[in-house]
Order: sequence, then structure tokens, then C-alpha cells
Amino acid sequence: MNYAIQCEQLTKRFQDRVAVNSLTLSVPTGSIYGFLGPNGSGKSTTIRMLCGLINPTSGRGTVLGYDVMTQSEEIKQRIGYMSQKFSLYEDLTVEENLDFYAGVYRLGREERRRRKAELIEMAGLTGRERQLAGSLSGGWKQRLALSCALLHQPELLILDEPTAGVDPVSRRIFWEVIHDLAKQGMTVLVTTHYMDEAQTCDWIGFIFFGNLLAQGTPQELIERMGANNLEDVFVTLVKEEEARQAAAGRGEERR
Ligand SMILES: Nc1ncnc2c1ncn2[C@@H]1O[C@H](COP(=O)(O)OP(=O)(O)OP(=O)(O)O)[C@@H](O)[C@H]1O
Repeated sequence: MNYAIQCEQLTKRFQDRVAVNSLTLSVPTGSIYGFLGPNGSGKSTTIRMLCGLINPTSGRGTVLGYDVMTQSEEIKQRIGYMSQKFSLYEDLTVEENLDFYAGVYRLGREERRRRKAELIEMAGLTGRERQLAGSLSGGWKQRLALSCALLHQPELLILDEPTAGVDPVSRRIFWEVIHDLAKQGMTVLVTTHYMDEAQTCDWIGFIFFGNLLAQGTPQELIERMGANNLEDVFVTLVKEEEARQAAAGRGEERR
């Protein structure tokens, strides 16, 4: 099996706080990997290390075969990243936002024209090209942000809570797009607090207090924990780990 992401004992400390503790995980190429955990558990810090935005304190990792410690520029060029805050320019139009990111990714004129047309159609933004991004509803903004992250045809898409604050219909459309992209061979690493979304992922990893507590397919995890659904798995893992941390006297340090 090929892996788009592989990391071993990846650790990030902020002063005396361990945000990510010795994380070992592998994301198979072409799969959707849901990265779950309560607020402050280390998901965004992991993503920032994988994107080459911050340096790990220790451990090893590769993203698309490039070393997270030494080849962050190569990684940044080849991944699509969409953060919780959808990095859009609200006072620019839909098309101007796409043009801006096409410039960042240095697309040539013909490729820019082609990709813009493809992505406007994929996102259902046809007819809204001249609308200011700031005037779009949450669901449209989200799909525009996704389009911007996909302009350079990345092999790996990293999404940090992409559907937070978006209505259920927009969430569903968004996930249909994500599954289509995965069918075309793209690898997706996504964080979410929605268990219905997590249920549709190929693989799930639960992180808490910076520790990866469990990893597997949604069905494997449900069976392994003797649970009814992923939400039960999540709650059980969190309660068990909270009890362990309280016993070790570390429960207050999390947030
Ligand atoms: N730059 C920083 N300096 C100091 N501490 C930080 C920094 N970034 C994150 N942390 C801490 O690291 C821990 C993990 O934070 P992180 O943002 O990775 O969690 P998260 O799982 O992404 O949470 P959320 O679901 O709220 O986005 C938290 O305790 C957080 O306060």
C-alpha cells in the first residue's frame, strides 16, 4: 500500500506543554482519513506540522514522500489546505479570489482559465463569478475556499473543520464533492466534530491530550469498542483518557 502521509513519533511541544505526543499514523493514498478529537487535543497542531507550517519538536514524517522537517516548501506546493477560517478575501469577487490563488500557485494563463472554469462548475458557483466573497452565504464561501485550495490540482487535500458553522444541506453537498475527489485518487485528511461525516471516512484516528488513542475503519472501531456508533466510541475514549489523565494529575492542562 502507498501512503500519502506517514509519521512516526511526531511530537510538538510549546514550552512545557505537549500539544502532540509521539504520534504515529499512516494515511493510505486515495483514502479519506477523518482526524477526530475534542477541542484542544492536538489536531490543528498535527496538521500544521504536516503542512510544513511549524517544525515538529521531534519524530519523523513524510507527506507525499517529502520530509516534514527538511522539505516543507515541496510539501506546501503539492498540498491543498483549507483552514477553519476559509482564507478568502471578502472584498474581492469569487473570480478575483480564484485569480489571487492562481497567482500564488503560479498557474499559467491557459491552466488558470481551465481550472477556474472547472472549479466554478464543481462548486456550483456558476453565475456568481462577480459576486463579492463577503456577500456569499457560509456554504458558498466554504465551496469557494475549497476551490481555491484545489486550483493547483494537489495530490493531498487537508481540511481543518471545513464544515464548522455551515448548514446541513451545504455540508452534504460539500461531502459529496470530497468523496468525488477521493474517487478520482485524491487523498484527504479532514478534521471534524460531526460524527455523521466521520462515519463516511475510510479511516478514522482519535486524538486526545495529544495522544492518538485509536485508529481504524469506522466499523472496526465500533466493533472493537463494542459500541453502537462512532459517537459512543468517541465518548468512551474521551472518558477513559480523562480518567487516566486525572489519575496522573494532568486533567486541567488540556485547554
Ligand atoms: N502556538 C501555540 N502556543 C502554545 N500553545 C499552543 C499553540 N498552538 C496550540 N497550542 C496548544 O496545543 C494544544 C493543542 O491545540 P490544537 O489547536 O492543536 O488543538 P485542536 O485539536 O486543533 O483543537 P480545536 O478542535 O479547538 O481546533 C492546546 O492545548 C493548545 O492550547
